[in-house]
Amino acid sequence: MHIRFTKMQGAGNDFVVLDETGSELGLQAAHYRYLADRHFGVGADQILTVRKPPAAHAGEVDFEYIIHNADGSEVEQCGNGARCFARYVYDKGLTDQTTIRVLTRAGIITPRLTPDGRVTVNMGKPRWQPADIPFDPAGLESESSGQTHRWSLPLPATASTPAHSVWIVAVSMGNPHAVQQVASVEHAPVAQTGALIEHSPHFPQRVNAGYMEIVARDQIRLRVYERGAGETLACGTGACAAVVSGIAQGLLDSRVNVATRGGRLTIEWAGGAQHDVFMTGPADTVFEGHLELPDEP
Ligand SMILES: N[C@H](CCC[C@H](N)C(=O)O)C(=O)O
Repeated sequence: MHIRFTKMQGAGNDFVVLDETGSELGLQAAHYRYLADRHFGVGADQILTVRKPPAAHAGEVDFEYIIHNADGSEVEQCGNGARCFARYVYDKGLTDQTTIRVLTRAGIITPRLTPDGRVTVNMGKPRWQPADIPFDPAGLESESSGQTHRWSLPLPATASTPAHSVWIVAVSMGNPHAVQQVASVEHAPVAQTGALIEHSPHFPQRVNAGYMEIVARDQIRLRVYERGAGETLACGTGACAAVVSGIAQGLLDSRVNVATRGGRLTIEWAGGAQHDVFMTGPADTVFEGHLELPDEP
């Protein structure tokens, strides 16, 4: 099958964007893995698919936004991808609006192209209830921390690390996140523990593992080992999850600059159950391409 695609990146988190507003390609997980493969395919952390709204949401939203990780798994939300999605539909003339309503598996988000060339996205509200994450805290030691809890998450022994526990905050931005505070992101054991956290049995749908260094009340450094993709240069929902967990613990102010390995994001949240989280950052097109997609990759 011959397909066209657009390669994009937001703070170094990179994407293959597919336009299915005309007709659906009918791709399977193996096709998404092929497209994401950095040796045999195009290479990306996630594959983003643009669709017209389903009939049930006609008039309510402008587009539907489907997200697949590099491992082929479909997921609920992708923040950096949401900025690139908004950039894509505007630049391709699929809309003349600079603020759009986008349906995702996690609900409706609202990206807005800003005059400085960045994109601000209303990412909705954080979800803290374990069932909404989903997270199973059964048997875990916990301690209250400000307005939230930290949980002592056990990690198994590996060849390079003994069995130990890490204190995490569990929160959903539509997708699940386990955020821990570290003294230094540069020296954080992302390679050693990221996959152990991702596959913890306490997260039945796996989880994104965030490592947050608090520099000041309005500044953090962040690394994320992403579910289904491994460590990425930036994670938009991970930045939201880290900042709201810091705010809920009383450690951060309501507007935080997040330094990731791939670029800078700004996250704003006024706190409490009634306020949405806003993420601002870059969204850039790298190249356009086309390829013959194997039927059985
Ligand atoms: N790996 C994530 C999806 C992509 C999130 C990330 N790229 C972002 O910018 O939010 C998950 O499985 O929940």
